[in-house]
Amino acid sequence: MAAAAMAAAGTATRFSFPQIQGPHKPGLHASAAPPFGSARSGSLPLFSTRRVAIVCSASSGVPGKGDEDRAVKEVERLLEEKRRAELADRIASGEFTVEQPGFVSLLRKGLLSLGPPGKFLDEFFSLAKLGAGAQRAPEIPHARGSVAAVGSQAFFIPLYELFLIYGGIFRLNFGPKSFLIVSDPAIAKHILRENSKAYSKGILSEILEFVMGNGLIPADGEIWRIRRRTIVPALHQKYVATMIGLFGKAAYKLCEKLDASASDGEDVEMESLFSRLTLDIIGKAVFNYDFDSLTNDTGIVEAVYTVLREAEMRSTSPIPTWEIPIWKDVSPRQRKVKAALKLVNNTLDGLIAICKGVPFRRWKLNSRRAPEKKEIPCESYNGIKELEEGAGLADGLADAAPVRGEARRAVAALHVPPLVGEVMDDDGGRHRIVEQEELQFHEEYMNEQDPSILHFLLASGDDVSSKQLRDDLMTMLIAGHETSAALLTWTFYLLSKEPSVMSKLQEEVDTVLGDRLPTIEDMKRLKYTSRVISESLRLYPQPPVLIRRSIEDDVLGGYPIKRGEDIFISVWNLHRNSTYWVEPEAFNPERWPLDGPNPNEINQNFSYLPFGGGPRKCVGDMFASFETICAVAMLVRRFNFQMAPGAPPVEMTTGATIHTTEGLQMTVTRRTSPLVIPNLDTKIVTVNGDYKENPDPTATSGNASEEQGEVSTVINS
Ligand code: HEM
Repeated sequence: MAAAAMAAAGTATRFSFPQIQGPHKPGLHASAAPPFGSARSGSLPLFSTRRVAIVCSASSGVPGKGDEDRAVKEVERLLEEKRRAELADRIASGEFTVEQPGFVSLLRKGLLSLGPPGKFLDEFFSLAKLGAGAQRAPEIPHARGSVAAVGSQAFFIPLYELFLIYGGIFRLNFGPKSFLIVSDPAIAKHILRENSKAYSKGILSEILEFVMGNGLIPADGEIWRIRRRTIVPALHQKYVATMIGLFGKAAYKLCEKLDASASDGEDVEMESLFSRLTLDIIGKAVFNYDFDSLTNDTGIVEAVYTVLREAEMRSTSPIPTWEIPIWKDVSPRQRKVKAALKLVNNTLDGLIAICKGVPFRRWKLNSRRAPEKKEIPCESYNGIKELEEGAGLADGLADAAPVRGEARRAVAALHVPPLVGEVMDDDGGRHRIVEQEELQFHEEYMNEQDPSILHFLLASGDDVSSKQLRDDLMTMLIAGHETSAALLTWTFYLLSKEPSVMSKLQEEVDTVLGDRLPTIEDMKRLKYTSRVISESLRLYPQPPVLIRRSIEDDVLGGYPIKRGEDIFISVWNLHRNSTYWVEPEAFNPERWPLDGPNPNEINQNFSYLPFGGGPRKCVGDMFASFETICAVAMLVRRFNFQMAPGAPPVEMTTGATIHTTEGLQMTVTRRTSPLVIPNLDTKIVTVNGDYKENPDPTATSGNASEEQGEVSTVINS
């Protein structure tokens, strides 16, 4: 989700990391296994013998320049290798290691200056430390960044380097601040799920307050609990099914745009197009507003981007200029931001007001009677009904839908989770499974003309203030926009580098989808497409780092920690850890068999966290998965994509998510000529009580009738 990365990037880059020279390419891989043992003992591993081998994962993709490209790549590879070896040596020299000035430290320094090989001394002193520390609690391995270059490099790259040296948990000091960097699945699981109550969003809330207020991402405690319970049901199965039509139509609009470029022979910058595509989708999906940014650059679109970029800037700026008195009021940039924020907020307020103007029938629940029904499970339709009867409201309710929303919350307030629309697995984890009763329940709040989340929240009797509602909408706008755009950007980058994956993908889409719009059933059939997306999220997790702060003392990886620790869980490191992944640097969707489950944090035991995990897992995971499957399928069916000749190298930088530094310039060529207009006239029908869009049977391809099943388990199986 965008915001977490934003704050992660921000906080990380406010301080600085070990200076790293040279280019930072995506697809880097350190072949050495992380030295957990030595790191945990608090000593340094044998750095001087360590050499981290780097390979670039892909060819340039520009046809006809093979030899030249290979030579350039080889030079880049050697430079990269040299750079990392230098970094490893600097870390080995103790440059980034915090040591208490004391006799042992002075003795070590003195001996080092006499010249004995560093590695023997390191071993000797680590043994000495172990002995001396036998009575003390173990100390987390400690590294610190030199206050040197942050530059434009993606901050998680140095974190990866340090992880290879220090292991699954280490401390990093930046000036007066100290952070724990976590790259171990078991520790991540503990923080996110097993003991999630002991952690808050910490600095994330501070950074995002100006734009998200008390929205779901930065919120903590009771506000978060209540808002999550209200919002999760809004992303129910029928809603996501309805959205499939929207995804297909929006993607088709992008196809039309690309078709024009293909005709003109113009290269296209795909990153900004994906950003516009996902903005248009999330605007409609969350508050039924058509930004139409793929065709227009209206004031509101510009304002949204101004606000988003400001959030990113704040998260990466070393000095919080926006807090400096007077300057914050006179700076042209800050004035522009204020004006943009005002416009966006006013627009959201207007949409809320319009939506509130819809005459929902509202019934008040006699909440004084609610305690008698304490034992009623909040997620049960029957439970709600019973409550209504108990509260004496069932009689004469021609349409009890609005009251159910209130009843649900009243009961929920008395009852412990699981959250509505989610169930706990044996292991205590949540899976979003919407049961049939739930489906009926949600259906009553659905509006064919306006299936947006805003409408659902109001229809279901959400009685929060307009400000809280606006915070939630703004949060979802940001969370659901940049993340999906970044995912599409890196997916197409990876596809352009692996023609064999692209061919297989196109084959699947041709067979399953042909020229019609995707339907909810296709989400289950487009298995390889779904694996491509999962693999892209593994290599380029959005966000690359999750942020937490301990609000209680705890023990992480055997090390006691105090409350108040700021923690970065590096998803980037987890996803590229060679202990858990074969050839972690390779873009290989085949690593997950098509007849197996879709990968998620549960079945990968927290070594894979594309949507986070535990109670704060992404609420839009299914939405985002289907959205990107639809977009990828629609695009690769109609076009071939290659890196544009002469395009700048694709390098990473961090904002809210992982961005490219100079865009993704691609040459797009038509596969079908002319562009086929898909059947836009899809209708929703009920099949076995399940909601599906009805494809034109004449346009349905060969194997479309196979595999009926529970859609909500497609992604979260
Ligand atoms: C590819 C797209 C997406 C990715 C990779 C993604 C990823 C994530 C991740 C990793 C988290 C957990 C953050 C943490 O634990 O600190 C998260 C949270 C969240 N996401 Fe997403 N997300 C995506 C799309 C969406 C969409 C489309 C929406 C809304 C429609 C959304 C709404 C949220 C919200 C509200 C949270 C906060 C949940 C909470 O704290 O209770 N996300 N997302």
